[in-house]
Amino acid sequence: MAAERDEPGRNAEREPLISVRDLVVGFGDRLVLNGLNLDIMRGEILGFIGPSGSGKSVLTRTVLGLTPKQSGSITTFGVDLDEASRADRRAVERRWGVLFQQGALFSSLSVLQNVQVPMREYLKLSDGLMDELAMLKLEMVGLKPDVGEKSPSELSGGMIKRVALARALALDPDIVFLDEPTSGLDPIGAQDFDELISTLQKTLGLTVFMVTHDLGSLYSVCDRIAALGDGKILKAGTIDEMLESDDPWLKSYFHGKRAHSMADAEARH
Ligand SMILES: Nc1ncnc2c1ncn2[C@@H]1O[C@H](COP(=O)(O)OP(=O)(O)OP(=O)(O)O)[C@@H](O)[C@H]1O
Repeated sequence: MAAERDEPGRNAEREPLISVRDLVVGFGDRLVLNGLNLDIMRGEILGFIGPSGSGKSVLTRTVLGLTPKQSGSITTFGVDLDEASRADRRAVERRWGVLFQQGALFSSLSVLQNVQVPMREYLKLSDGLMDELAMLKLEMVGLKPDVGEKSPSELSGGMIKRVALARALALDPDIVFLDEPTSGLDPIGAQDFDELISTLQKTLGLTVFMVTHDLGSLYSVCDRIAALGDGKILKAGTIDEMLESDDPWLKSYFHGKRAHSMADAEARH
């Protein structure tokens, strides 16, 4: 449905692309998510934070249908995947792209072939057309054409993240899920990657759900931040709203030593 791909920002305030309601997910008798509610709005970059082990990856994987839930509902592009036919589920899957924390490129494939993996799974295109499309995706993430022929082992950490992002963009998704995209990058590499995400969001009208520990990303690119704690959303809002919170974890997260140096750096810009 072409009409669904709006200009960047349009309706960003009002229309949830994904709605999570009363979500409960656990392993054995341990509940990780316990009554979680969250909306991801069209066109926003939503940063998702929380203590280590609080369930950020579990939420992402549950939304993607990779981890089963015990109860609650998840509506993705208006579709409840629990009730969707196989064809409808695949149609929804084609509209999201995922960059997992470990980057996870296939070492036996060239960069170009890695970017083509989702195309081969979901599209029926000639090899020539797929080559052209994959080159276009590499260009979109700021990589030169000659990178296409390289093997992942020849790339720097920052380039691997970019290739993984190009693969996440392979099917022209409406939303990308990024699990700690700047982890392992040096501060300049992380800043460059943040700028790339911001540019792509603006030019493509992408919605971005980004699990992150990176305060720089939260300050510089996220429209909104949601914080996870005790299996629920502790608080969601703009960076300014998060900074005002009285919650002890949020206070130490945003007002601790590390946060102060980040805020000072932002103020100097
Ligand atoms: N498949 C699984 N089986 C059992 N327990 C699991 C499984 N997946 C996750 N968990 C547990 O769920 C909890 C939340 O894990 P999760 O990886 O979502 O945390 P996180 O917030 O993403 O942490 P981090 O910031 O360290 O990446 C952890 O205690 C983890 O051990």
